[in-house]
Amino acid sequence: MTPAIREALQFCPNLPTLPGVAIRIIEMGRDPDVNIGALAGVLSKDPALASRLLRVCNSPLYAKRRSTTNLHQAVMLLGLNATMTLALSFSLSEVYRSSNTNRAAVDRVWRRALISGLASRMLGETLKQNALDELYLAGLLQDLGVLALSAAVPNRYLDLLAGYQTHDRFVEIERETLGFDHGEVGAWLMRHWGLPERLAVTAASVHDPNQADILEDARAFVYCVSVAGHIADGLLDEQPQPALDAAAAGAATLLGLDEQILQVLIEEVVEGLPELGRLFEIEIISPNMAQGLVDQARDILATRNLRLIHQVTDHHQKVVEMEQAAEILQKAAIHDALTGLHNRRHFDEVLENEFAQATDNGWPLTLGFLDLDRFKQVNDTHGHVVGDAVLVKIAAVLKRNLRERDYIMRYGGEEFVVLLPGHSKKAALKVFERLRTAVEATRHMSETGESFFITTSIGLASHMDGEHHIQDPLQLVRAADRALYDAKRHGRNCIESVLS
Ligand SMILES: Nc1nc2c(ncn2[C@@H]2O[C@H](COP(=O)(O)OP(=O)(O)OP(=O)(O)O)[C@@H](O)[C@H]2O)c(=O)[nH]1
Repeated sequence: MTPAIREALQFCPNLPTLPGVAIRIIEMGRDPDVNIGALAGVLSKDPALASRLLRVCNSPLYAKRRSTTNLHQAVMLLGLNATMTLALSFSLSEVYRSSNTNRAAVDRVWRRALISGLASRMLGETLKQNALDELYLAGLLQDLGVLALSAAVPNRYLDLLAGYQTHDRFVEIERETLGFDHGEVGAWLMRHWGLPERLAVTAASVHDPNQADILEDARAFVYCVSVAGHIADGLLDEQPQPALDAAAAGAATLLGLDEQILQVLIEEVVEGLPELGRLFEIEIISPNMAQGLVDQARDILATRNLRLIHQVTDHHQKVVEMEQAAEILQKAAIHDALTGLHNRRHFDEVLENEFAQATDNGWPLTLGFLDLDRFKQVNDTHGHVVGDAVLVKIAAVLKRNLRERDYIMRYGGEEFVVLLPGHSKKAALKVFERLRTAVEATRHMSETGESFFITTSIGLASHMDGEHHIQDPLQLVRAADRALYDAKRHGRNCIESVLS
């Protein structure tokens, strides 16, 4: 919260206030020795509140065989906690009622609060939590900050409130515009009123229950209220799907409850709303719409799994496509597009690896460069397209004349490189001679149908050549390159080798 807003809250003359009797009740709540008689005494000071409490006791929620006619009996029947919670919630309804800001929006927030309170309590019951009355109150209070902000900064806040469509979007807008949301302000007001700290912490963290720094034992409490808020939105929003999705996701990840349990719970919440509405004298949801909302929620939750499966399948499909694209790119990165042979980049890696193995194991290794002779003439005479076709054909011929574990790569232009692991220079010479004659014997065709031939010069170098040992891959490359130069110098279409 910004200092300016804090100041506006502190000095706001219209800040929502609790009736005196509610303040007394809060004080009594802090007293471990509070007794029924004393509480009944305080409640009797507010006749409207007292009569509402009696109505609760005689409502189907609590009614026993005998009707309850006096406050003492009512407090006995409800228990201390429930009495205090109900008394506070009735006081709170007065706070909402007396708010003289945007009525429609405040009504919406109050209806959300009532549904959240009921749903929080029911979630707590499902999860066998013990502080059910407090959970109900926490649900009811979670949007109290809206009232406080409407009173403290009406000019700025009422414009925001006028645009209220869904709760989650509203929280986002608050954060974008004010830099904080009403949860924080609600927590401030609860502390100001002296309400139990757990209620304030819940309001402050309910919008981001995952990220909030909540003590371990308060987590389930906050999570129930957060999921309850989404349930309330699922029943109030015109487009309920996002809220119900959020409710289902929260129920599953935060509370470990599946869609079926959530659906039953929503039905129970909707069943309990008319009674709750009577107690608070407000129509929370129109009875005509109630069944439709339950059916809608059932459809959304039932198809949620299907939607999730589709999403996962789509996601999986995308991952597969990305992997395929990455594979294609990786292949392209080490292959020559024209001939399909590996390229120089791959050669560098292979040479490094084979050289290390040959050195470590004392194996022979021979490398040869093959450079087509007077290839420029081919291009000049027959054009580039025919030149390309020659390169493709020669690549295939070279490959065909080598073993599976020999390497052949296009080094660049009209130059190929062959690496023969396990071949001494003597053995390699035979292989290169075979390659040379195969190239020489290959017939090529011009675009006009004339056939022509091409030859290759070859320079080779061996890793161990008699007494001479080459120290690193680069030296081997340089030695083969020098040999190739010699072959060109000695008239082409021949093989030369050099000692290192
Ligand atoms: N068609 C085609 N030509 C290429 C390709 N890459 C390189 N060349 C050509 O290959 C020719 C190489 O010419 P030079 O380096 O002068 O060598 P050369 O004509 O083969 O003569 P020597 O090597 O001395 O026998 C150039 O004309 C390049 O344009 C290619 O991918 N396709």
